[in-house]
Amino acid sequence: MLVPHESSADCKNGGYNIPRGTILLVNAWAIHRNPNVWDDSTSFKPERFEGVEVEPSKLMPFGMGRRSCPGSGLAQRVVGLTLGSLIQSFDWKRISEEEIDLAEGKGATIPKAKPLEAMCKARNIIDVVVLESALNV
Ligand code: HEM
Repeated sequence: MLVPHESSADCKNGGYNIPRGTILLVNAWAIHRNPNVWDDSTSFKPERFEGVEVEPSKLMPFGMGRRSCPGSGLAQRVVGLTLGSLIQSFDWKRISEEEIDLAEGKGATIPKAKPLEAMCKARNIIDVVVLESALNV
């Protein structure tokens, strides 16, 4: 569910009359798993978004409309930068050959039910980065 909102005036949405003062919740969880919109809708397939422009009403991780997330631009840059830095700076290994369990846990942010465990070892590049910042080069 996205953040609850309250209608500031009587309005109509999707054929429903919504009186002023109604608490409205958008079920983004269901919209993002709608089998009429997405092929294999419950599978984790990030490649489905490669090179395609998706209609905002079908994909709304940051909400939509005038109360959508004002930090979305910053967030998208930071997520890419953080992931890139982790891949660039560490060698990663899985701790077992068992298939990763992607089952969802409870909570508004839908954490994994079983936390992902991995091993990481700093790459040599880290020494260079730390040394350069220590010497302020
Ligand atoms: C991956 C990171 C983030 C996600 C997934 C996310 C998602 C969301 C969502 C779903 C909403 C509610 C939209 C709605 O009510 O329809 C929201 C609102 C908001 N977000 Fe984010 N957000 C993220 C990062 C950020 C960052 C980095 C900032 C600030 C620097 C930020 C500031 C806000 C604010 C102030 C609101 C309230 C906007 C309003 O009610 O008018 N968010 N965000």
